[in-house]
Amino acid sequence: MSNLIVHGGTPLAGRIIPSANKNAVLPILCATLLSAEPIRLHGVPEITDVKKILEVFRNLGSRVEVDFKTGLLDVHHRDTHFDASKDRLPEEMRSSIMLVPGLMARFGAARIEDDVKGCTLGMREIDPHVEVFERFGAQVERQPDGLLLHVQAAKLHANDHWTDYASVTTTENFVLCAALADGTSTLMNAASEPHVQEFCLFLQMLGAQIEGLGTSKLKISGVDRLKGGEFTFAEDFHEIVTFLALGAITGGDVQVKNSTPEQFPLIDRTFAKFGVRIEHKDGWSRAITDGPLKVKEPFTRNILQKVEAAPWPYLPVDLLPIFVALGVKAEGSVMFWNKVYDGAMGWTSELSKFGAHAFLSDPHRMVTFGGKPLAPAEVESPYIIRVAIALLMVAASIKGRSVIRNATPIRRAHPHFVENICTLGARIEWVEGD
Ligand SMILES: CC(=O)N[C@H]1[C@@H](OP(=O)(O)OP(=O)(O)OC[C@H]2O[C@@H](n3ccc(=O)[nH]c3=O)[C@H](O)[C@@H]2O)O[C@H](CO)[C@@H](O)[C@@H]1O
Ligand SMILES: C=C(OP(=O)(O)O)C(=O)O
Repeated sequence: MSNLIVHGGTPLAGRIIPSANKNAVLPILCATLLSAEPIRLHGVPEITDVKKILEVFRNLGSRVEVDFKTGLLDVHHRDTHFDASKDRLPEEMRSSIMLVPGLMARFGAARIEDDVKGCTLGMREIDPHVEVFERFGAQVERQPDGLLLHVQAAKLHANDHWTDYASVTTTENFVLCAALADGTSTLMNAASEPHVQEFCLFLQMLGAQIEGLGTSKLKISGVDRLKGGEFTFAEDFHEIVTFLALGAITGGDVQVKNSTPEQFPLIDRTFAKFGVRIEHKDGWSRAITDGPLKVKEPFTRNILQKVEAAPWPYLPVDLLPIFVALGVKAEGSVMFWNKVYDGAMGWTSELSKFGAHAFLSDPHRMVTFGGKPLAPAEVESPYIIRVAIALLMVAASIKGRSVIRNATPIRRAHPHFVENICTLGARIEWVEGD
């Protein structure tokens, strides 16, 4: 377990170039399995989830050459082999479930390990995925440590499907299966997050026929084979928001490179609820504060200011903890509503160790009563990437030494995160703990 020691209270200032979005990089890595041609990726981040997937590829006999200094990855699944009776896929990361379509299309068989849950945000179902695989023709067999999937002659059958809800990885799995299926498939209630769109753009570059990017209806016409090619990852909106929020919570002046400000109107309005103005200019975004943070009062009398997170184009749920951190700092009350996960808000007890007042109303809602005096503390992060970051943000805003125990999940998504914050003037370090 790795802990973070944070010497807080310094206003952070400077410029940051964000990395690629883990939730685009991982499905794209999984998608490479659909092609037997060489693929070159630019901007690959040095994060633990990427390393785990690359290790799987090497174990399966694929050629993998990566240089994390330059972010260049060459991958070639030409001599790849897979034996579902002995090869295991990585656990504790959600995205390993997206290796299934590539394995089924190439080898007629795949596995889903029992623990593909990822961050402990509440119930993370595999049923919508299994339903998709079955619709494409997979036979699913329960085994003691996971599920075994088989398809006849490694051929997936096109179909139309309408999911219960807009699930990111289920949408990606549907597209992966449909890309090489024998006909045209449509998905209704498709997820449309920026990372889902980026993933579809990558597949289009390989020759997949996909219509409806960015909408809730995707139409995919299967092709016989996908080619190779070259792709450069876009900037991660999670990182952009995180660094801007770090600037705001410490009363500093942070600018982050941002090539897609058109994705930000709702994010900007959410910052404004805490008294933070985001300026987008010349390819850079900047968080501007005017004195201590203050919650904007709604015009409607007797209601709380609120931040609602749900599938895109709502505010993404993974950003909610970042705004919760602003909520405990800004004077005033805010209700945070996580409409996706039923167990993502249970860390109010850790916030209270800083002296913050945050109240868990029910499994989906938390209210912060911000602006209370905060003091340094030793807190423990749950296994949730963005909560570890939110706790770090609060600690960075308080003068004195805090400890974030079990901050390791940050390494799943954000390369050189601590080094990057230190370039902005922070005094933070990793230490190995028990
Ligand atoms: C690798 C990856 O890309 N992970 C992301 C992906 O996970 P993932 O694709 O696992 O998330 P889903 O979109 O499937 O949603 C997760 C869970 O939320 C519940 N649910 C979701 C939507 C909904 O309308 N109703 C509902 O009940 C379900 O229990 C579901 O299992 O999307 C999540 C939601 O943006 C993000 O938090 C994760 O970072
Ligand atoms: C929850 C996250 O990831 P995963 O779904 O991979 O656990 C995340 O990226 O915040």
